[in-house]
Amino acid sequence: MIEVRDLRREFTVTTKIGRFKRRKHTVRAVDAVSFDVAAGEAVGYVGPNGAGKSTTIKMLTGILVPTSGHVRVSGVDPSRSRRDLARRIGVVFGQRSQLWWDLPLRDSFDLLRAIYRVPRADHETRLRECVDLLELGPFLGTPVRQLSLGQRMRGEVTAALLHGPELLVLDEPTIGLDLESKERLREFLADLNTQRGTTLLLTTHDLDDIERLCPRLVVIDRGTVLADGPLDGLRAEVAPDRVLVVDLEKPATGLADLPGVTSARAELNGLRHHLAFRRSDTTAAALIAAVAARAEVHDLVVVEPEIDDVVRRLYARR
Ligand SMILES: Nc1ncnc2c1ncn2[C@@H]1O[C@H](COP(=O)(O)OP(=O)(O)OP(=O)(O)O)[C@@H](O)[C@H]1O
Repeated sequence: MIEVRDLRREFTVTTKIGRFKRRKHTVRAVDAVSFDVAAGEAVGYVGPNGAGKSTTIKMLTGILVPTSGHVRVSGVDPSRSRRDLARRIGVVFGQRSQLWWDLPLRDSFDLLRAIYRVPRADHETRLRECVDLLELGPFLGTPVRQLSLGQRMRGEVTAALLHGPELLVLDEPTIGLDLESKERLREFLADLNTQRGTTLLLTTHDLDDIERLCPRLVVIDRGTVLADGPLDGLRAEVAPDRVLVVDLEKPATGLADLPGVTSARAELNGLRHHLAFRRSDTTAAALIAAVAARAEVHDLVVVEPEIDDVVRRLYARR
């Protein structure tokens, strides 16, 4: 669905030096990036500020022409076949709107139907579905400028899907949304991917979006790909420690010596123990059994490394 090989994009920027002098230099925003996205995948494209995410997305959607390299999206070269591409993919930019600001939401959808020449019956079916699932009914008659951010984002996603794209590219789709709106949108996008098979590529700084939506992560920093793989694989690679948190009936000591424990911390006067262990050294079951042989266990939970921690460690690898 997406094929990116050795993709580069440079910008020439002018900086002021002294009162009158200016110097030109080249910023390499995207530098030899390669990755593929297969049909039906949901991939998170993440990186710190200025990493090159938006520049990549702009090249994938035909807004920017690459300096060099190869890009094919949905079978076409984006910058050469922008119109053709627009019929095949949907794009949502969290910070920009594709809706008509002064028109009621419904009129924007009608205009998009005309622009993409979508058969009326298909349009009606898709619109009805989005309106139901995203609960847009009460706002269809409201001018876009009067919608809340959450309502507008649901409108943006609907607008991007009305022509039935096989790929949806989202740049920061949940930015600025409250928790409930984020969750509603994530649920909708997850169903779109798993039930309908729509391919998703999304950039986000909210790693809960990734946790919820994207089994695979491409991590970029300073224009180059730092890591690409399943979230679970990256977690095991860079943050291999899991933590068993046990609450005991009576205080105990010495649990740090149990086989497989890499570090330990006790609190509540020895009633609660945090025991870090490595998947490759022991299993949660074996460690729990070892704890239970030493003390009476009241409650327990196994904590996986947070996705934020995984990504922070990936950035730190540089
Ligand atoms: N039009 C432009 N002219 C000059 N430099 C640019 C331009 N667009 C992007 N850049 C530079 O390219 C680099 C990558 O920017 P980009 O917007 O792709 O990053 P990003 O990963 O999307 O960041 P953020 O998370 O902050 O949105 C940055 O150093 C940025 O300043």
